Amino acid sequence: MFFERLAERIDTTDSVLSVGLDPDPDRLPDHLREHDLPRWAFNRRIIDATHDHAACYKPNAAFYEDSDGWRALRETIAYAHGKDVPVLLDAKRADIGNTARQYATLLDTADAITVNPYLGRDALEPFLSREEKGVFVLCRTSNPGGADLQDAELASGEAVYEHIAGLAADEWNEYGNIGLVVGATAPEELEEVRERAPDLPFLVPGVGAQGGDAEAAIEHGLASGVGLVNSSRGIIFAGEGESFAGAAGEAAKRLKRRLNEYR
Ligand SMILES: O=C(O)c1cc(=O)[nH]c(=O)n1[C@@H]1O[C@H](COP(=O)(O)O)[C@@H](O)[C@H]1O
Repeated sequence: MFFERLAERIDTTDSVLSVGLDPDPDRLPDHLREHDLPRWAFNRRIIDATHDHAACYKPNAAFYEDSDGWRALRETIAYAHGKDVPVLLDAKRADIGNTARQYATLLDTADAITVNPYLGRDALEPFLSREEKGVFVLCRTSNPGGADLQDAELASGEAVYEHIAGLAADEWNEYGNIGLVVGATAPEELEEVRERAPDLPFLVPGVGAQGGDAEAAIEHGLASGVGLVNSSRGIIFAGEGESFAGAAGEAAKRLKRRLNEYR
C-alpha cells in the first residue's frame, strides 16, 4: 500500500522531501539538448544526484505530454523505481466514468497520482479503487487564484476547500488511500484543513520557487505522521550548465535538512 511504502521511504532517507521533476524544455542545460530524449537525460542526472534525499519523485504530467515526453516519463519512472524511490504522478485528472477509467491507467506505472475533486466521487472511483496506489485530492492549491473558488463559502458556512477535506476524510476514503494537496503558500488554510482531516497524509507544494511557508508545511502538513513537502524548480534548476545536477543534489540536501529542523 502506497502510504506504508512512503512511510518506509521517509524512515530510510530521513526525508519528507518530494522532488518535483518538471523539466521545462526552455530551461534544460545546453549540453543535454542533443540527447535523444533530453528530458530523460536531465531527469536521470537529477535522480542520481538527489535520490538519497528524496522520499518521492513528483513528475508533473504537463512536462511530458507529447510522444517523446511519454517515453521520457516512462524511463524516468523506471529509473526512480530502480533507486527504490516511489513516484507520484502529478496529473490532476478525473472525469466521467469511462474516461476516468482510462486516466487511471496512468497508475499502471506510477505509485500515486494527484486528482481533481471537481467532478465528485464517481470520477475518482477508478483511481481510488486501485487500493495499493495513493490518490492525492486537490484541496487548497498554492496558486494566487486558489482562493477564487476554493475559499468560497458554502451554505453550510464551510469553505469549499474545507468541504473537500471533509468529503475526502469522511466519505471518499473507503480504501484508506487518500491524501490531500494543500499549498504551503496558504498556511492558515493548511492549518484549517489539518483540523478537518487530522489523519490524512498531505502533499504540500509551494515551498521554494513559490515562496511558501516551510515551517507551516511541516507543522500542519506532516501532523498525521506521513506526508510530503514538494519543491520542483528550487531543486532541479538550482544550478546551470554542466554542474546542474550537483547543484540540485546540494539543494535537495539543504531543503531536507531545513524541513527536518521543524519535524
Ligand atoms: O498538485 C500539485 O503538486 C500542486 C498543487 C498546488 O497547489 N500547487 C503546486 O505548485 N503544485 C505542483 O507542485 C509543483 C510546484 O513546483 P515549484 O513551484 O517549481 O516548486 C508543480 O508541479 C505544481 O504543478
